[in-house]
Amino acid sequence: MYAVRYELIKTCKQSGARLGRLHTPHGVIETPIFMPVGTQATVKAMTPEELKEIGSQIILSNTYHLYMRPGHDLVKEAGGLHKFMNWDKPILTDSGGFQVFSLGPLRKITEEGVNFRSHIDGSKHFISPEKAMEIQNALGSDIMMAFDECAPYPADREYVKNSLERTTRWLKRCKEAHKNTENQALFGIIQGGMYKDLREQSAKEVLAVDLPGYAIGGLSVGEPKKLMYEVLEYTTPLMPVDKPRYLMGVGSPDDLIEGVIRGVDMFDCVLPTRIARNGTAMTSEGKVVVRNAKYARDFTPLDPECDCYCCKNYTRAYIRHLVKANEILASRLISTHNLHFLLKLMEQVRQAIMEDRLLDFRAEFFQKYGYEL
Ligand SMILES: CCNc1nc2cc3[nH]c(NC)nc3cc2c(=O)[nH]1
Repeated sequence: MYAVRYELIKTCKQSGARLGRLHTPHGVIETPIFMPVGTQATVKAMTPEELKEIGSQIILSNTYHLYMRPGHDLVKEAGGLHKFMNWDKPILTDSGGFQVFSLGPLRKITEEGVNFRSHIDGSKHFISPEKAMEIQNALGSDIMMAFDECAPYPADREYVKNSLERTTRWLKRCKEAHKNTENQALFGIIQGGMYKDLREQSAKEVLAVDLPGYAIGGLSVGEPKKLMYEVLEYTTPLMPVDKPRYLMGVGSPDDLIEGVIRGVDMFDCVLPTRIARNGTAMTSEGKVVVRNAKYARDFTPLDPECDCYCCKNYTRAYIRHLVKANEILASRLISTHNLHFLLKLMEQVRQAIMEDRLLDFRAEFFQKYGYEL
């Protein structure tokens, strides 16, 4: 009945973390999963073949950006986003909500939707729940996100309450406007800021709208990590066990592990590719800022324990040279490594859940990576 169906395989005895499978029109996804972000129909500096090579199962693309350029009608004419970008595995598109809200003073929110000016040429635009559905239906993504408002942090109770109630009204309009329900799954988004009772209210209202999956929004917006973990602690238990839970915008190694322990199944984050473009690598011994002079004559790989294409063939000295010379290959090699690192981490997390030892895995990983528990 839904385009996307979640299968709960196992719950970790140590932590309550879940092992699952997400069946989509473009293939099955093993969860917990990290989704590389391909904002403008490309995961920056990576080809689809390279993404598959490192184990990417699903990627994310941004509705706001593709609506602005090249236009969702052009992508539709190309046969949809999968064809346009030559990616035949699952795609999740966001709804533009978060992007237009981060345009700050350039936007005006009304019950109808959001008026904003283009970040490209300043032209005036308007996105509503209906428009966000039209765009995502044109893109043809397997998973479409509802048009919501991500409340800023900090925000007072009154604002957060009004905002979550509008997000619920917008969700109903999204579901109403959603075409092609047999091939594209709509996920709802729970808001409520950092207020326990408002999270409960938003969860109740959003989960009352029957959908194949749900996201936890309004987090990773500048709040302290501990606060994010606390909100997760009391929000995921409100969510159905037989549907996927997607924590938006989260992706550092510790946040991924802590999120899985608190029952999250899906994550996305620009971090691995963004920090790669400014010369920082995630390695099993913590971050390596390869542009640093101390690596000038370091002829060892970025990460001695990594088996990715970058770590098998290049040294820190060479990659540092590429970064200093502003060579495109620097971004390509470090992005390859960082994405592989996170995808490998999620594979190890899935294995640890299978063996009921995720808390032990967290202790080992944190100790090596240099995190304090
Ligand atoms: C689908 C668009 N809606 C939507 N996207 C989001 C994207 C985020 N990205 C981050 N940190 C990087 N927090 C987020 C929250 C939301 C959120 O509450 N809503």
